[in-house]
Amino acid sequence: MNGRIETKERLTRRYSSSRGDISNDLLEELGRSWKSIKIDGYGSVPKHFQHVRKLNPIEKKSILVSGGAGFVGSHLVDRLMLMGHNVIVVDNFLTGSKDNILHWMDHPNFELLRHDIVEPLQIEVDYIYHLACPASPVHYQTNPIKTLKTAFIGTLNMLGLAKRTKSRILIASTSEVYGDPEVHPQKEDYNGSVSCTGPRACYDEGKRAAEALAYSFQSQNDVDIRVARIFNTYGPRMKWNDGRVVSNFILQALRDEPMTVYGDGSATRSFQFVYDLVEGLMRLMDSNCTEPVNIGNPVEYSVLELSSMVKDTVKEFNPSCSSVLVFKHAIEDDPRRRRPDISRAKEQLNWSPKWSVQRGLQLTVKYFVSELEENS
Ligand SMILES: O=C(O)[C@H]1O[C@H](OP(=O)(O)OP(=O)(O)OC[C@H]2O[C@@H](n3ccc(=O)[nH]c3=O)[C@H](O)[C@@H]2O)[C@H](O)[C@@H](O)[C@@H]1O
Repeated sequence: MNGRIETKERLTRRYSSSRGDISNDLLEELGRSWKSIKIDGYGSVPKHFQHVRKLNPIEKKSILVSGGAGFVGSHLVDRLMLMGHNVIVVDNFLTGSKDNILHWMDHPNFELLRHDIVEPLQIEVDYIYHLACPASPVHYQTNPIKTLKTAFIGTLNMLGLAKRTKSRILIASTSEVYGDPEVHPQKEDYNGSVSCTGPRACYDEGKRAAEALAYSFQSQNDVDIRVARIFNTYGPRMKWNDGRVVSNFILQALRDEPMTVYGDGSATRSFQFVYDLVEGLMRLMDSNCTEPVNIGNPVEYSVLELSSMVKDTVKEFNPSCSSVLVFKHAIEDDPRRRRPDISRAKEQLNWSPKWSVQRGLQLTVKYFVSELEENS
């Protein structure tokens, strides 16, 4: 075979082998370095970028991250940038924020498009991470029709782009496709127990439709898809008004306000640190696994247990923290328990979470402490 002709398989191998190991220290340093930048409005940009790898033109890929200015997307962008790829962020800033990607602005490998994926997009790319969609129940229920449009039409547009450009696309699905599960823990072959009329339907059914679209593009048009079912994720860059339990508890404890528990606090979740998720997403993209894969931390805690872990961690920063619990009405359709079976991710991606909740909480609390200091 002519040595200069690259098959898709070889190109994929080259992409995989270029991932390498990027240490957590480096990622933390990245977080700190942009924090130390004094931003004059949005007019000024970092003078010095974090060092990125130099890849040759065959190794260097154009990678689109929809929702790349969001909480999860921006951490993924950091990893892809450090690896030396060209990264194109597409975001409508509904829940994403420029702050999350400010440290890459004007870097020659980085491009930001303010664009709503509900509208078609014509660009050339090699890989697509499709993450764009509000994920916090507070956000996705604020405008449920928009959430459904993003989940369905947005995914349709991204799959159409993947079809035209013959790029591999990873769809960010969710543990919410299992609804309020009757099977525990949840394996990928469980079809779920989802309400199509309740307040969470816009997100749950939207994501189920997104998965159905992906598999239809695979069977009808041979599109190269990957599907990640993401379980509860937390970490630095969660928004103050995110509304999810980890950020709510941390902010409430740091401000010595009561921590709001919906219901009796016995609902369970499995909390994964965002660095683990990003590693899982990248491994899935690199893999040959086209079935849906759960990406989550299988260690399960009740909301009450989480509240005391958060309080203990906040006390490391503020020993006088005396935040108490306040019990509020249970949320309609709130899943009572959730825990991923991650056998498939272990077998197919050789992936399992590395961050304990205690360690992840320390880093997240540290982030919110610095946010509070900067904004006080
Ligand atoms: O964090 C995530 O990644 C997931 O968050 C949400 O799912 P949910 O599990 O409902 O997330 P939270 O809003 O953080 O709620 C978790 C539990 O804590 C409770 N909660 C939440 C907030 C609060 O202040 N107090 C409180 O007790 C909720 O009632 C629920 O039982 C989204 O729907 C998922 O798509 C997303 O993947």
